[in-house]
Amino acid sequence: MSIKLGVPSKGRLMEKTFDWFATRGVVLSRTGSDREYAGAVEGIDNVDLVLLSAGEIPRELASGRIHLGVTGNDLVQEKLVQWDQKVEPLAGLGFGRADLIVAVPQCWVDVDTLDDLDGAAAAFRKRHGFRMRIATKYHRLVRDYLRRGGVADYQLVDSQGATEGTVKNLTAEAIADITSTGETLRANHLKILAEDPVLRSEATLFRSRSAPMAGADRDTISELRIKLGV
Ligand SMILES: Nc1ncnc2c1ncn2[C@@H]1O[C@H](COP(=O)(O)OP(=O)(O)OP(=O)(O)O)[C@@H](O)[C@H]1O
Ligand SMILES: O=P(O)(O)OC[C@H]1O[C@H](OP(=O)(O)OP(=O)(O)O)[C@H](O)[C@@H]1O
Repeated sequence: MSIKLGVPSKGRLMEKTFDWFATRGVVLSRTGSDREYAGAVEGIDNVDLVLLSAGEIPRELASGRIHLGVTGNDLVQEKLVQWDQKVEPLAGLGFGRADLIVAVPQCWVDVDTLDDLDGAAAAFRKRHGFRMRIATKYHRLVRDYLRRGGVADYQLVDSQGATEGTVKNLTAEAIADITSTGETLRANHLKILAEDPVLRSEATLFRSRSAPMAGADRDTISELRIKLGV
């Protein structure tokens, strides 16, 4: 038997994940051609590498198809209901840091807080006859955050990418998205509300609470955790 370790298959998270493991003596690599999603693990026996989209890793952990997985905690908390019953965070990896924030047009000079947003949303509905649209792909996290913040008169519209562009394109009045440098927000004339972000995210190593394990697999996970120091 072997345990399955899921890591992002491309982009910023993949390279940094490989570096993080290599520093701790576990060498992960992609094998085959550039386009083939196959991988290898050196430095420990009985661990299989599974290359997956960062967005799919939460579901694979929850279903127990992988034992360990690296992805952003934003994706885990958005995609898994009662996430902490399904996965256990073992360690923040110190990269892939980003804040999930709510932003409005810079020209909305009277809107700086969630309270202001609630007022603006009510006025918007009165004036336009429909609810203010907030574009996001983080539906669950944003809905909870706005409810706790007392914002009522809005609707979420789905945006799976280029979310900051929805305001300019007139498909939304405000957005909720991940930001790290803030450049995309500034380039699109948006400003972040004053409160704490919806969530602060970083790449995190998670353990599935449901992946089936024989005794030897438990030993492999213990050995790996000792090597990684988590
Ligand atoms: N500047 C950033 N923009 C977007 N995501 C970021 C940024 N910084 C860190 N992240 C994190 O990276 C993760 C998303 O990674 P990535 O964009 O590779 O995933 P994805 O778009 O779901 O990938 P895929 O298209 O393969 O599903 C999230 O956890 C997110 O918080
Ligand atoms: O604060 P910044 O450093 O400017 O980064 C934030 C941007 O990066 C991400 O987009 P990504 O590149 O993943 O594209 P997408 O959202 O269109 O998928 C995110 O959705 C923001 O648009």
